[in-house]
Amino acid sequence: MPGVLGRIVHERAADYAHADPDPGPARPAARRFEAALSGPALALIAEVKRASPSQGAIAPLDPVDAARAYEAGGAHALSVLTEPRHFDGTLDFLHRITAAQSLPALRKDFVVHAAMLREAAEAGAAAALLMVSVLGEATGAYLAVAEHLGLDALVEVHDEAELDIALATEARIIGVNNRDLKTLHIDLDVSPRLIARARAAGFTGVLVAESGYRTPADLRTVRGLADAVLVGTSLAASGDLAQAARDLMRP
Ligand SMILES: O=P(O)(O)OC[C@@H](O)[C@@H](O)c1c[nH]c2ccccc12
Repeated sequence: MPGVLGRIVHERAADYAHADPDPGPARPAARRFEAALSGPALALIAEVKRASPSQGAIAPLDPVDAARAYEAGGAHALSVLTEPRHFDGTLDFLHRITAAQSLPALRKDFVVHAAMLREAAEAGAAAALLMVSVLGEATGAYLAVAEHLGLDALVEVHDEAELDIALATEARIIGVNNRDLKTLHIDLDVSPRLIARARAAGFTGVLVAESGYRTPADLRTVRGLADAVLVGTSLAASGDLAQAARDLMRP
């Protein structure tokens, strides 16, 4: 696997190489993350993101303060980066955020091991990210583990081939990443194109447009098409997270 993505996946696989693959006890599906995105309006998933491979340091956010600010700004759900080397995240942020406020939270990481899903459930997450670019045909098996743990899964794709893999699984929430994680290049035309393709293929679940959104004008191409947008950098770097969330989502 080439580029930045390949490197991170390699590191995460090494981190969890000796972890216990037992997912632990079954939990009932609460579907809180899915429900939060299923309203009539375009929903906001606001991301607690302190750094990234493309930006370097973004802002030294206190995770709980950031989560509360996003909630005050009208976010419907949270995404919490837990990858330590490139995104300055930690699983502890997820624990602290879910203990401190009530929005459903997604574990945003490069899931390569069932233990990462068990950890997400134990940290109070409502959902976890599953990337088809990382898991390929194993995506369905990871979805089954998430389902066992009562977690919603955001199944992420970036091109037609990945979308077709996602559509062949039991995925109920599909996210389209505008960012190519191999090159870090952003193209805001990717989400409308693949979301339209998913709908044309008969997908009736939740569709999320991800990455690169900075202004209300940027959202025009996905309004009326996507159920939700996932936004990190532009909010996290704004200095006033609540106001930035309100300003971005103003119709
Ligand atoms: O910061 P942005 O451009 O608003 O993007 C947020 C989110 O979509 C991005 O962080 C992301 C999408 N998919 C990922 C997979 C792994 C790490 C990060 C991501």
